Parts: sequence; C-alpha cells; structure tokens
Amino acid sequence: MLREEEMEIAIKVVVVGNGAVGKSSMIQRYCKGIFTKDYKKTIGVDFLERQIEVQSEDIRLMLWDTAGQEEFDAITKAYYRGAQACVLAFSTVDRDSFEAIESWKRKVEDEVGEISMVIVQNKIDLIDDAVVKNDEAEALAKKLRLRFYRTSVKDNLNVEEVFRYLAEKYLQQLNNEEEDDTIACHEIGSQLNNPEPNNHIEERVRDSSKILSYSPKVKVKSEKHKDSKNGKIKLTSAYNDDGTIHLQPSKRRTHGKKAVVFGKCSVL
Ligand SMILES: Nc1nc2c(ncn2[C@@H]2O[C@H](COP(=O)(O)OP(=O)(O)OP(=O)(O)O)[C@@H](O)[C@H]2O)c(=O)[nH]1
Repeated sequence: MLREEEMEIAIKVVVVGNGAVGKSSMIQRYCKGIFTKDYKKTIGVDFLERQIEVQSEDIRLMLWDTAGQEEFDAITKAYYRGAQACVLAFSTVDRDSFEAIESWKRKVEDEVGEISMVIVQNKIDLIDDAVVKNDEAEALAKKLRLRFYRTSVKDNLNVEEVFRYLAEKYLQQLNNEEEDDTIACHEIGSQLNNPEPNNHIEERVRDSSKILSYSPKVKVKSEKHKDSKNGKIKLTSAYNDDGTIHLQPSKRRTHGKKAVVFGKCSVL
C-alpha cells in the first residue's frame, strides 16, 4: 500500500479569458519570473509548469495558457479536459473582458464540469484608467461564489497568491476525498467479516485495491508529454476515465526528505 507521503500531486490549471487580458504574461511571470511588454497572441494553447510546496506537500502546477481569441475556441476547448482548476481572467481596462467572464466559466464547465475556479482582475496597475468598478467586480465574484483577486502581472502583485489558493483548495478537496475513502475501506472490511457469499462484496473488494492505492476511482492511465528540452517523453500524470484525478506515486519522495524545488519550470 502506498503511503500518502509517497504521492506526488499534479494539478492541471487552465487560464482562460478574452485576448490580451494578460494570461500568457501571468503564467510567464509565475513560472519564469519575467514580464514582457510585447503582446504576442497565443495560438491555440501553451503550457508551463512550476513546483511548489503547500502544507508540506509537493505540488506540481501545470499551467495551460489558452488563446483568448474566439477563433481558437474549437482548439482550446479540447485542452480544458482533465483540468482540476481554472483562472477566469479579465483586464481592468477592457470592459468586454469583464463581461465575458460568465461565458468563459460556462465554456470550461461544459467541458469539465464544476472545478475550483478563481476570478482575476489583471492590470490593476492601470487602475486610473479602469473601466470596471470595484463593486461590480466584487458583485460578480459574489454571485458566482468565487474567490476574487486583483493582480498586476507587470508589478508582480498577487500572482503567487492566485495559484497558491488554487493549490490549497485542491489539496483540501483531496483530503476530503481521502476521508471518504477511509470510510469506504471500513465498510468493505466489515462486509468481509460477513460469512454469507456475496458477489457484490467480491466486486467491491476488487475495487478496493484502487481505494488502498489512495484514490478509489483512479485507473492509472498515464499521459505522456514530449519534453521539448531534451526530447524525452515525460510521464506526467494519472487520469481516471473522465480525466479528473492526477495522482502518481513518486520515487523522488520516498526518503523522508523532500526535494522541494521552488520556481522550477519546464516548457513542454
Ligand atoms: N500594464 C499591464 N500590462 C499587462 C499586464 N499583464 C499583461 N500586460 C500586457 O498586456 C498585453 C497582453 O498580454 P498577454 O499575456 O499576451 O495576453 P493574453 O491574455 O495571453 O492574450 P491572448 O494570447 O490573445 O489570449 C501584453 O502587452 C502584456 O505586456 C499588467 O499587469 N499590467
């Protein structure tokens, strides 16, 4: 049986919102620590990752940068699959981008159902030219029942907080699921003590191997990504049938000591 400490947790986060609100900049800032003034619109999708430590857990955040332009909708939608968290971004100086937030939320939920989300108002450094009032933005967040952050990727304000919040929220969900699994294991245990033959029990015991390996619904199907740095195929995660759970035993974490890597990035 794998101990909890031997798991590596990877979270797929999609960053969505209208074109030019600062999605690529946000991901670049977070993963590479840089900001560029030039605007190069994203064609399709892009991907960066960073490892952080949250509550003594190593978390790998896989950040998917999707094109904001509608013309790419058909491509980007496919990449929402398997996401566990989402950033809905709009810009302080772009009214349309604010009004599009609900529709972005729907687009993502149509593909992946309900996942953790956060609303981000970027370019807060341009507050003097704001076209969205503070209370409007707060009201939207309240209505959608989502945490709301104001960021300036340019000034590196609040970017870390956004992703940390999503990681913490996901960990919390995992812990809740783990509690449910423990209850399920107890149930199976008590049924095994029942001498009556029962096909259902047999079926559930077969399933319980999955429970014992931490998550009840995970069928370990690995996804391979090509690492463009060294050309090697990298195993990144385990998906279940609907692509929602990403847990993978990691040999890197077995000796008590954790190799915590802050700000590690790789372009895939
Ligand atoms: N002033 C200011 N400009 C920003 C900020 N974040 C991004 N920008 C600028 O906004 C422009 C658009 O940023 P991108 O990150 O390319 O926008 P995007 O949302 O990825 O755009 P698409 O790829 O078309 O979806 C660039 O010129 C950035 O330099 C910010 O916090 N403040």
